[in-house]
Parts: sequence; C-alpha cells; structure tokens
Amino acid sequence: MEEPYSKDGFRKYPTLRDHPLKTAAQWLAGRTADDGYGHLWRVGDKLYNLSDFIKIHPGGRQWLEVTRGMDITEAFEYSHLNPHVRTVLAKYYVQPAVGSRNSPYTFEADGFYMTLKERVHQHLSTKVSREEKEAAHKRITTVQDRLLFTFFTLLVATAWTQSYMVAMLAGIVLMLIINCSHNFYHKKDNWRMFCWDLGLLSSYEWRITHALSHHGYTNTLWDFELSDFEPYVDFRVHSKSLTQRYVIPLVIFTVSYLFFFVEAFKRIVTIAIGQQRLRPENLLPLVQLFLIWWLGCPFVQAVKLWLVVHGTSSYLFAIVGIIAAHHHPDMYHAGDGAFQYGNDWGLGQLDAVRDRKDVDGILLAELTMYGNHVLHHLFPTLDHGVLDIIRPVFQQTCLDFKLPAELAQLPSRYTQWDLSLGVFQQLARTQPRLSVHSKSD
Ligand code: HEM
Repeated sequence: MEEPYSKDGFRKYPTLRDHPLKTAAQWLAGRTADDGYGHLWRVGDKLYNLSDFIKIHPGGRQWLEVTRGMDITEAFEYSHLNPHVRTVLAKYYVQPAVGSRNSPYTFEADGFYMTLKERVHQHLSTKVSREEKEAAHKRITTVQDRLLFTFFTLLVATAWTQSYMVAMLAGIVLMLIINCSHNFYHKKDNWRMFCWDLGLLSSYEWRITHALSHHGYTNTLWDFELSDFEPYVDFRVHSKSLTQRYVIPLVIFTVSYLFFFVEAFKRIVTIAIGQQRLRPENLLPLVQLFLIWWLGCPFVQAVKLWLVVHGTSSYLFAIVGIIAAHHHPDMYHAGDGAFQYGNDWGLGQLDAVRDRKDVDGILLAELTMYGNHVLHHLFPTLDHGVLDIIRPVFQQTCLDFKLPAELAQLPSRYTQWDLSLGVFQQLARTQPRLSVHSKSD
C-alpha cells in the first residue's frame, strides 16, 4: 500500500490545484491526471468501462462524461440510495484496480455511512408513502415557482420604472431562486436546475466544482470551493501571512458583488480557449438584459440596471455561501491532518458541515440559505423536503455509532452568527485542532 502524501490522506498534492486559472475543467484535468484510469472509471477497488452506459445513465450524461479516467467512488456512493445500482454497475466490470484509492475516505460495509444509507433507503421505501414524497417535492417546486414569478415581475418593473431600488429587489429575489435551484442540479437532468444559470453562474460547471468536488471532498485539498480563491482567501490550516489572516477577510465582504462577473469572465475565457463549449443556458442572463431593453428602457440604462440586478445578487450569493455551513475552527479543514470522528466518508462530512439553528425549520430559509446542510451533504440527490423525514434514522444511527450527541441534535448549537464569525476565525487559524481522535491514532 502506498504511503499517503500527507496526514490529510491524499497520495500526492493535487495536480493543477494551484493553477492561476481556477475552473471546472482544470479541476477535472487535475483529477484525471492524478487518478489516470484512461478510458475507465474506478469505483472502490474495481475498474469499469461505462462508455456504453453514459447515454442511458438515469441521472444524465454529464456525470459520467466528465469523470472518465477518474475514481468516482464518493460520487457513486452519495448519489444513489437504491442498492440495485450496484447490480447495474457490475455489468460494466473490467478488472481490479491497482493500488489503493487516492482519497482520505473509506466506505466500509458496516461503517457509519453505508449503514446509514441502507437504513435511509429502507425507511424511504417501506415507511414513507409515495404521496408523502410527492408532497415534499411539491413544497419545493411551489417555492421555486413563486420566486421565479416574483423575479420576472420585478424585472418588468425594473424596465418600466428604471429604478435602481427595484433592480436591487430583483437581484435579491434572483439570489433566492439561484440558491433554491441548487436542490435541483444535484439530481437527474431537469429544467429547474437551469434557474442556477439565471445568475452569471453555470449549472454545468457547478455540478463539477460543487456537486462532485465540494460534496465529494468537503474542506479537503480536492474541494474546489476551498482552492478557488487561494492564495488570497485561504481556509487551509497552515502558515499564512498577516494579510491573508486579517486583511483579506474584511475585503471579501466588500468585493463580493464582483463574484458573478468574475465567474462570467472565466466562462468566456474557457470557451475562447476551448475548455468548454457555449451552452444555451449561458445566455439566460443576456435574455434578461434584452427583456429590460425590449420593454422600453434605453440601452445604456438597461445595462446599468442589469448590472445592479446581478451585482446585488452576486453580493448576497457570495456572502450567504461563505457563511453557510463549512467554516469554523471546530470543523475539519485541509491541513488539520485527521478527521475527528474517523475516515468513513459520512463521518468526514459530519466533521466538515454544521447546521444552523436559526435557519433550519423554516422551508424558505432552508431552501435559499443552504439549511438542513448536514443531511443534504450526506444525501445530496434527495429533495430538501425529504430530509426532515429521514432525520430520526440519522439520529438513531449516530447514537448506534456512539457519536457525540450534539452532531445529531436539532436545533444545532450553532447559529448563523457563530458561523459568520467562524469564517474570520478559520481564515486566521494556522494551527491544527487540538482534540482530534481519528481511526488511525
Ligand atoms: C460520477 C458518478 C455518478 C453520479 C454523480 C451519478 C448521479 C446520479 C444521479 C444524480 C441520479 C439521479 C438521482 C435522482 O435524481 O434521484 C442517478 C441515478 C442513477 N444512476 Fe447514477 N451517478 C453516477 C454513476 C453511476 C454509475 C457508475 C452507475 C451504474 C453503472 C449509475 C447508475 C444509476 C442508476 C441505475 C440510477 C437510477 C437510480 C434509481 O433507480 O434509483 N450511476 N445517478
């Protein structure tokens, strides 16, 4: 068995992690270079040829198209609850994989995550009726429909009144829709996921940088949402300059309105250099500009109003995202060396995600501010409305695995204020946590 590169459990420092152009395509290129399974995919200790399965994958083509040559164990495990998926996978088996996985995580059959997953599957298939699941789904789609209606109404009002105040309101509602649509791009292809693209964001890119990278490897070196803003915004635990620790944290809360525009700029560059193709949904923000102008607003004024809509949305999106659930010195961050509760993937998630007591329990807040985040991370393809239904199963499993009571408790002991302050504390942190006990100790 190869020696891990660091106490954080990777065999080597991730290729292209520090490349100046941080994009979804670079992340994939780095992963493919490090894993190097050519035209095959790795799941656990076996290699599969899924080429013929790509076009019939019920979750959509993208997931497998972009991961050829990679170890997809994490994504495979957290995306499917139904054990039937394993029978499908077996049909594509080619050969055993050589060497251990390049990942800090394990998926032991009797470990926390696989036990929880099996119990959740049993619970949902035997104790929860189809009507209950449909009602949970409907609650979410209703919220998204209302937000969409409000946004387009405000966009029309922006054009007619030419008021910056109305444009800001439209920007606020746009941020709410975008965050709500996050529920949908984790699932099989569906039109609702493209609401993410209404801002200057790309659901295609975020399925890679968020669904595959951030969810698979939360707060580790492979988490794109950690590396994206380095070396300026650096959440890792290692030696940092005073500017990184105390000045940059203040700056991010003032320049976040630029985030969408930087994302759009990077998309234009990556399309121009052939890293990705232009997708129809990339044009959705321009349709909004056209609408404002077409409704009678002079073009230059329409551009200004459109910039206000997207600048406002960007500002709130970035702030809500950064203070949501992942940054506090209590949580694992790359450089901590070991996970507090063990290397099981689910336990790694419990070490890198926290719920907030003032967000959870209110559906609109949960959907638009990344609430119920622990269960969402464990089962990202489940509708947000279903997460509360499986909470008792989660709590019982935490008890059975003798995990600290606070991990399963609701309300969580953390508030939004704790996690907002946590961002500053984590950016300033240079020393690994003290009370760490992992399986390897
Ligand atoms: C990168 C790895 C993968 C990802 C991210 C992924 C993602 C997904 C998603 C999002 C869904 C739809 C879930 C929903 O909306 O409820 C799905 C369904 C499904 N996937 Fe995958 N998938 C991956 C790999 C695979 C592989 C390797 C197989 C088997 C060869 C597979 C077989 C299936 C099947 C059979 C379903 C239907 C699930 C059901 O019947 O409950 N997937 N997948």
